[in-house]
Amino acid sequence: MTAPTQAMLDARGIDTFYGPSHILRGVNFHVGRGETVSLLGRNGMGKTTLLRTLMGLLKPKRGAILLDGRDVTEARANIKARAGMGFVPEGRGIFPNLSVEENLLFAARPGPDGRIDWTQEAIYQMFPRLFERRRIWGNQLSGGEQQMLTIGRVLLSNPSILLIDEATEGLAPKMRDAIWETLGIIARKGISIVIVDKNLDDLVDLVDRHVVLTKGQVVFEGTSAELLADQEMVRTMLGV
Ligand SMILES: Nc1ncnc2c1ncn2[C@@H]1O[C@H](COP(=O)(O)OP(=O)(O)OP(=O)(O)O)[C@@H](O)[C@H]1O
Repeated sequence: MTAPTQAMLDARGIDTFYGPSHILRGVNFHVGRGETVSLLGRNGMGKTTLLRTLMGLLKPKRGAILLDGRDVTEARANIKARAGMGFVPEGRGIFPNLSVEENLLFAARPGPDGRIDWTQEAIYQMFPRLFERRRIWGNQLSGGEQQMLTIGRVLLSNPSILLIDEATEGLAPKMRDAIWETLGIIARKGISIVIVDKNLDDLVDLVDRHVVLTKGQVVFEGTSAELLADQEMVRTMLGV
């Protein structure tokens, strides 16, 4: 499938290895401007590896990655972050000995074109819990609060595209709902999003398109209706 010319992110023919282990095999993956895409697949199929490759934390052995039309294949994560990519990794990466507010403001800056979509006030408005806890140390937060903080911190770098790994894993149901609501707000602002998560019901309601990986290869791409119409694929490729 050819990518739209206006793709925010366009990765072609990506092969990524861990040492001798060949993980991603010729992956083509694109995200349009303002498009929300889920990345699905059973455990160990390469979802995190693809996010880390897109972000520049892993170097692909073959292939090309274009961000807003610019070739960033060789660029490291800090360069890609400045060019508009925001990454919320599994495990989150909160600084334990900084306050919530210090954690939040750590990477705050205008977007690549000087755009400011998000301010500290906007983040506190979206997550009143973070405002209440702004003087607390990072290591005193619950898992849900940590995820809010990580998302808030990344948004303050005003990204054009947000990659989020295991968006709601391990969170209490109320916190999960808050995260899904937040992702909806971000999507409605026109920011492109790639989400890895296991909650198919929530993803189906949120995203424009799903991409399924099996053994490091894309085996399905389609809308929620197309995904749900293929129950055999959902069962075998997703295990749900
Ligand atoms: N640091 C590493 N060194 C070697 N192999 C790795 C490393 N990290 C992951 N792998 C292997 O790469 C493959 C893809 O892993 P990856 O984490 O991308 O999968 P995933 O689809 O995100 O699954 P999960 O939901 O379990 O995180 C797996 O076989 C995994 O064992």
